[in-house]
Amino acid sequence: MAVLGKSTFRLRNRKMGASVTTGMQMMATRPCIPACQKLLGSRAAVPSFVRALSARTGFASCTKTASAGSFVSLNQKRFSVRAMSQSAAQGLPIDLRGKRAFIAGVADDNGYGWAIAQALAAAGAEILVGTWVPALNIFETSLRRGKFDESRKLPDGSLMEITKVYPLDAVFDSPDDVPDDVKANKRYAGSSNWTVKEVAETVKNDFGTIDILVHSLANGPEVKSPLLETSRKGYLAAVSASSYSFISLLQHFLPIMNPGGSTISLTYIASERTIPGYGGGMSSAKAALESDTRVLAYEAGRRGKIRVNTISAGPLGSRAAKAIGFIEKIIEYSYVNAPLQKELLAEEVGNTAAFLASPLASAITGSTIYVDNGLNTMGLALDSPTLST
Ligand SMILES: NC(=O)c1ccc[n+]([C@@H]2O[C@H](COP(=O)([O-])OP(=O)(O)OC[C@H]3O[C@@H](n4cnc5c(N)ncnc54)[C@H](O)[C@@H]3O)[C@@H](O)[C@H]2O)c1
Repeated sequence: MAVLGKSTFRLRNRKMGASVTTGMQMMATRPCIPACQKLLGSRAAVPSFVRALSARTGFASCTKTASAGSFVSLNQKRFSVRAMSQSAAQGLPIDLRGKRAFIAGVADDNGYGWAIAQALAAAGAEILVGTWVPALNIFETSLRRGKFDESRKLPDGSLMEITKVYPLDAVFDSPDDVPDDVKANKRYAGSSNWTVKEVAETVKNDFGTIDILVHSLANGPEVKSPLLETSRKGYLAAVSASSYSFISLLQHFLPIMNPGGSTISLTYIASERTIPGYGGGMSSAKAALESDTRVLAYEAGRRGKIRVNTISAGPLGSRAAKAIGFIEKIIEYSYVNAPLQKELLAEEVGNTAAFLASPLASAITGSTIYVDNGLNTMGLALDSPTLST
């Protein structure tokens, strides 16, 4: 019997009793076949000791890659892959293997949606994205042509796989809501089934269920207008695209979310502090989103054991943020005035989302989590000229 090292997982087949775990050590009874090592070892998510196990056990073929909770077939025998105790070498892992995420609001590699997709993928989740219909063509073409390959790189060197890209327009709940001018618009004509209801149905038909729902989208056509000069139409459009869209997504995806699932949206401090320039009802939309997070946490928690949280993210020079017009100044302001004087990386928001989606956050719901270098805690702008006089 060979000792394979400290373990967090084990391969187990009761009938054969081919491997056992004792305390923190993995023991195996068979010699090694490299075919298994090659297949299992090629998966980023497969922990190193499973690779070690595959290297040392005597199974001739693998028909499935391994993740916790899944099965592998070795030499035509079926083994479950079990999560065991934490290994000292791995620390406390964010483990999303076997989970499936739908991320609404990814249309390039600059925004928070992409960073969240990457973090979830790095933790082992399967990634589906919903892309705004007018941006779909350019996103899919860029993806296909390898334009995002550099940003697809995961910490282990492999590339993030997006299993499927769904066209989505989150301001329409069902086909009956779509006005004729949108139906006739050539940017929409090439796509189908992109209302929220249809997307949820298509995901159900394709995959059955999901575990993680991310809302990383916003739109306010009058964002550059002060609230006092915002039209009713502009205000309602901001709330429709940026807040109600989350309610609609949760309403339609909840029935296909596995119990214990997690949903995350993105909000901004303008919901609770005045940020002049973040207009058009966008501040109101974010306030609604945060309030809805609490109410939906209760409703979805009771109904489907689903957690609902929102991340209040600091400024990032995404495509949407650039449309506001002064994002570089806001980033600079944050750098100068936040408790942590460092660039805020999209990756830091992605990592928080991965934690919130994981079982490690199993008691966190209804919360607004700040990922902003601490800027929200400040009551004084240190770079104010007033302070230097
Ligand atoms: N960038 C920031 O400084 C910042 C700060 C805090 C919060 N946020 C929030 O983060 C989220 C993601 O924004 P981002 O800044 O990463 O920019 P982004 O441009 O990467 O993401 C916005 C996405 O929304 C999509 N979208 C717009 N209307 C849509 C619709 N009707 N249906 C479906 N998709 C639609 C766009 O195509 C785009 O992909 C937003 O909720 C935003 O308010 C951003």
